[in-house]
Amino acid sequence: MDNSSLICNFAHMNIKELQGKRIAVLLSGGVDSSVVLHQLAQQGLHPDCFYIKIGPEEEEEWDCSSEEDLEMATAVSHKYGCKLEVIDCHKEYWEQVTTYTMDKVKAGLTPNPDVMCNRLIKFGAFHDKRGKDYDLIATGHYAQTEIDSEGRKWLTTSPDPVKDQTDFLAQIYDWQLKKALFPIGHMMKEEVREIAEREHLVNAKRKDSQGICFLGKINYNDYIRRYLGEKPGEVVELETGKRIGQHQGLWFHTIGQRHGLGFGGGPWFVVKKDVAENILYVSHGYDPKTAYKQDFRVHDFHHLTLPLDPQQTHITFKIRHTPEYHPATIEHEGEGQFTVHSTQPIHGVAPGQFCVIYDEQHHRCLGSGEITV
Ligand SMILES: Nc1ncnc2c1ncn2[C@@H]1O[C@H](COP(=O)(O)OP(=O)(O)OP(=O)(O)O)[C@@H](O)[C@H]1O
Repeated sequence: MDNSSLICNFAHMNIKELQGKRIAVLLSGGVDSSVVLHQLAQQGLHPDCFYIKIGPEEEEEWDCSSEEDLEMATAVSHKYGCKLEVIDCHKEYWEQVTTYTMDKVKAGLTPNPDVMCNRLIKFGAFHDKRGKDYDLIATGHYAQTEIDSEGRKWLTTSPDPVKDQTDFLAQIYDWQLKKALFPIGHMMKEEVREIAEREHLVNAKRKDSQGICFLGKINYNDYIRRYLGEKPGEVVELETGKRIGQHQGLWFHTIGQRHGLGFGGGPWFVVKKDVAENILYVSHGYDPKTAYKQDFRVHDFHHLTLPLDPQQTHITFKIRHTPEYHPATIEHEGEGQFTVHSTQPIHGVAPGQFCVIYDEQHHRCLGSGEITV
């Protein structure tokens, strides 16, 4: 493949069009965004790079993993002769992403901070501070875009089902999608690593980041405990009403959870939360029926490019960051509301989770809405 077809692949623009654009690269210090910069530099482009800084806590020192990330990002930007600027989005993160997370958790729902981080921080707060001065914002997300015959831009899935991140991008606004560029979105993770090794990028062998976006090292339960503390209540077996133990707060448990319940006579699955009574309902057995759902409701649907077509009843969907796209039909119920009828029973459907909707071939990502059950 020659270089110009490569660029067409990821940008749906020819190289000349891309050269005329002001491009900002979000450089995290990880291997994916470093290869993004390499890909652009290969085309003779010199984009400006930005490292987004978010500390773990309001008053604490910045942690050393972030320092290492910044060192890596600095080294990679120097290698390609590009400027790197550090953008502080600390306040916006804690005010917006944390507020969203804690509000949902308090209401007994299952939030997804990684999803909101793309809308509110990477394509949000960063955009307000610096991104607005650029035509395109390039990231190392495993996702692609395509332009239809009417000139509309769609978010499309990565060929790497394990790495696909369209689910994390399914709450971004249309104007954010228009500015997004995913230069490695057409690649498999192995190809990205091979390029990093071949080019001797300093982070070629670094492990992938894990955990909550930007707060990878912070334990999710500690994060919640810090804001909401503990609120002990009873754990009850759903089928029998028998009390089997105590929980320290409904917010430490997610529907579908099997591990870490710590009660004897297991396995136990979390199947329901009663927020008003502060009761955690569990079911007993290796794979209880109560841990599965086939029909559930979604509201507040956020579309990416066009509103859902009421004629479109056959779709595929994801409710968590896994490689499977589940086939289903949807029953439209009004503005942004519908019921999903999954072909197969789905484990751990929880209110508050995003249900990400794709076309039948799981090629285009159509948007996402919140599960209400
Ligand atoms: N601290 C940061 N500063 C700037 N951009 C970031 C930062 N963290 C993430 N990004 C951007 O968001 C993209 C997706 O981030 P995420 O953490 O989900 O992915 P990743 O696959 O681990 O990426 P990478 O290998 O580039 O760290 C990154 O590739 C990068 O473009």
